[in-house]
Amino acid sequence: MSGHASVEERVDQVRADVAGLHAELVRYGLVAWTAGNVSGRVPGTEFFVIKPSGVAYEDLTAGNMILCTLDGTPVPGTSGAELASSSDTAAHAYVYRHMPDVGGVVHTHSTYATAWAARGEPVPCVLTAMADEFGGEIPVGPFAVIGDDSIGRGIVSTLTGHRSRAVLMRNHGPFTVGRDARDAVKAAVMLEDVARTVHLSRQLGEPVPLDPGHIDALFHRYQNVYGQPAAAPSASAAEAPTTSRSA
Ligand SMILES: O=C(CO)[C@@H](O)[C@@H](O)COP(=O)(O)O
Repeated sequence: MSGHASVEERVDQVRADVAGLHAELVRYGLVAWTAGNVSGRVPGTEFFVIKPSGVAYEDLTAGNMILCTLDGTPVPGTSGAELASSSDTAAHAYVYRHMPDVGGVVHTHSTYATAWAARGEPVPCVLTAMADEFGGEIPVGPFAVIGDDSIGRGIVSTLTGHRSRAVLMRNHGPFTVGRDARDAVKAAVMLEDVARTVHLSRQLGEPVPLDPGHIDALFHRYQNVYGQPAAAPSASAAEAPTTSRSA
């Protein structure tokens, strides 16, 4: 999104992104019925966008996404404000207030990650894919009852200073964060993948932990080298080749 976009344009873009990303939760098998939610911070503003509570994913649109202030209050008179916002609005809002670098938050009850959460056991870092994406184990956050700042407080206290973008809230399920909503959805997808693999590995024996030095090297490579170079800010697809990188 151009740095010169108006607030209204930024809001509209995040509404469209967040609405569309809920389909990715379904596509990757991370949710049953409506048991998951995505939100995105509107860059350069005190707002974020989150889905309405309990609405079928196929019925989600940019127009029924809910624009909220960072205390989790829907902005009166804006599109979707007449709907009840996600059950986890307070948790997402708390994360945005206390983790300024976070631009997106996702919550699911994806099967294998939630099975680890039910045991209150961190997923050990035994795969290069975990080192790449999470820089180590997937930590467990405290049990917290939904509806106030408790879950958000548990997410922030667990992830602050931690390389992981995913936390397993005990007896509940995963929350993930990212630089934007798409990055947070990616973390949720990759979390479920590694949670399943490590679970299966443990059925056959004891997985072998990775060396911390190797974890650091893998995380640095993946976060800074992996993928295609990002398009130069002024370049268009038809113009000069790209120069910098993005994940
Ligand atoms: O986990 C819970 C409820 O315990 C919620 O996050 C989940 O059901 C999704 O609720 P919303 O549809 O976002 O209100």
